[in-house]
Amino acid sequence: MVENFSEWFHDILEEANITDSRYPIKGMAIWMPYGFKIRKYMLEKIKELLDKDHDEVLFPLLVPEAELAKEGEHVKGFEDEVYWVTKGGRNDLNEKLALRPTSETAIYPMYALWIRSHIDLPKKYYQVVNTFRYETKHTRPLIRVREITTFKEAHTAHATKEECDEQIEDFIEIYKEFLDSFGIPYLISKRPVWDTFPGADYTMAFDAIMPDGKTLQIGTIHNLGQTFAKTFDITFEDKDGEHKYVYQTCAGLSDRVVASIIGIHGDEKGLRLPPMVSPNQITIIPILFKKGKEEVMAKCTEIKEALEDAGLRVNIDDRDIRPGKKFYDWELKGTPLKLELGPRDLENNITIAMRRDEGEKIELALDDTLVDNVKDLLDKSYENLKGSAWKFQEEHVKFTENIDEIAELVEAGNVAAVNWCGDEDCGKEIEEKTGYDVLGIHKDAEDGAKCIVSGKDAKYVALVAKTY
Ligand SMILES: Nc1ncnc2c1ncn2[C@@H]1O[C@H](COS(=O)(=O)NC(=O)[C@@H](N)CS)[C@@H](O)[C@H]1O
Ligand SMILES: [Mg+2]
Repeated sequence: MVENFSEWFHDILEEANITDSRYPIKGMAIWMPYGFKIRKYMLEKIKELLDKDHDEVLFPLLVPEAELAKEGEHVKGFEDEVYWVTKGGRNDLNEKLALRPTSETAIYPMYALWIRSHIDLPKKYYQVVNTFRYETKHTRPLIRVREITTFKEAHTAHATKEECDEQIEDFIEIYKEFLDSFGIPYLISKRPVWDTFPGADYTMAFDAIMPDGKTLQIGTIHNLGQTFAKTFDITFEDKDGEHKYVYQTCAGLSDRVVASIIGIHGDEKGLRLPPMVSPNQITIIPILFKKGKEEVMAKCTEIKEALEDAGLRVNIDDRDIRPGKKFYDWELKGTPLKLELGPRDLENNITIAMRRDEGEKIELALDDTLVDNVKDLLDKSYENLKGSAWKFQEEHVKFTENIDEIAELVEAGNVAAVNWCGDEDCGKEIEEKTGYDVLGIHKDAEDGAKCIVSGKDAKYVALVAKTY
């Protein structure tokens, strides 16, 4: 368990120029240049996956109170978290406007307008926007913010329940592929009824275990059934001429994905970035002396261009500072691969390569094998980060039959797995007795398994954790 992960996390955001939380509004921060690039590459990936069968749109930020208030469960779930706009200039607005906490109530009145017939279905829109939630729990940069700056929300509407349920499976596969591309491990569970998204039939959640053993909900997929369709009157004329309500899903993720990449792959020296999101995939570090400086720089530029021609992101750190400081800086910033080049390496026509994920030095020939060798080292770096992250997760999910052991396991930085009959009062009792959260149903229980609370036949294995 990493000592004081929280302090490490806050420090690294500042030192590696990810975000700056000194903005004068609690829970709001600035994306700084280096962090902004990581966020950009992360978003490129989710858009690439969604664009296969969704369309990207952009809705207004403000939601009329009347719309937000329409879905009883939903508004109850958000009424303590909504920011309101009540004035325009010096005039009081005749209707309060909400800053979207999420966009169901902005989008679905328009779905009711746009969806008329089965030929308008399935409707699959997503947007990447900022949403606002007046979080009263302890705010943390990227993890629990009041302006969720990187809120990807997808909203689908379907003619049939089957197609809607299939969409849930599609989103689960999309989120797996998305998180796999950064080597982020995940625990998938069906949230308990009492922790289901307001207005949804059920919620599937992706949780990641952070180095301190606490889990972070990094993505959620909700089966909305027909609840919002009935509230917002989203109907369509089916092939048989009948008017029916659509079935809906929505799926969200946020800045927390960046938090998980930083937290899970980082080490005591700083970031270790998977190549997919690293602003620089290779940092070339010239060792410059007065003598031969031009030749070394010329060679570095040649290498940079060859690697860029192969589609890689490369930077040369030619600052006039001592090499040790350069190595320190790029280890902090997590560039997956460093190439060192001094006058002697130039003579021997080699460069010294060093992966960030593990520090061995490898000599690479400066010839037409360089690009493939570099790509191979980047792949190995990604596989190693992914492998060790999954290994950490597997080692930190511990099964127990004894409710009193849960605290010991969780306090030691684990997620506990327990048999559960599925009854709400048993689930609630686990939370009350331990003070931790039931993440939800992770898989079916073995035959003959007994509920950890009631001793009745267990239906499921549930996960119990300390959460962010
Ligand atoms: N205060 C917050 N700060 C950072 N991320 C958050 C915050 N609140 C929620 N999230 C992230 O946003 C995701 C989606 O939020 S949600 O409430 O679960 N679901 C929705 O809002 C649905 N409308 C999905 S489109 C969550 O899974 C979580 O990863
Ligand atoms: Mg919340």
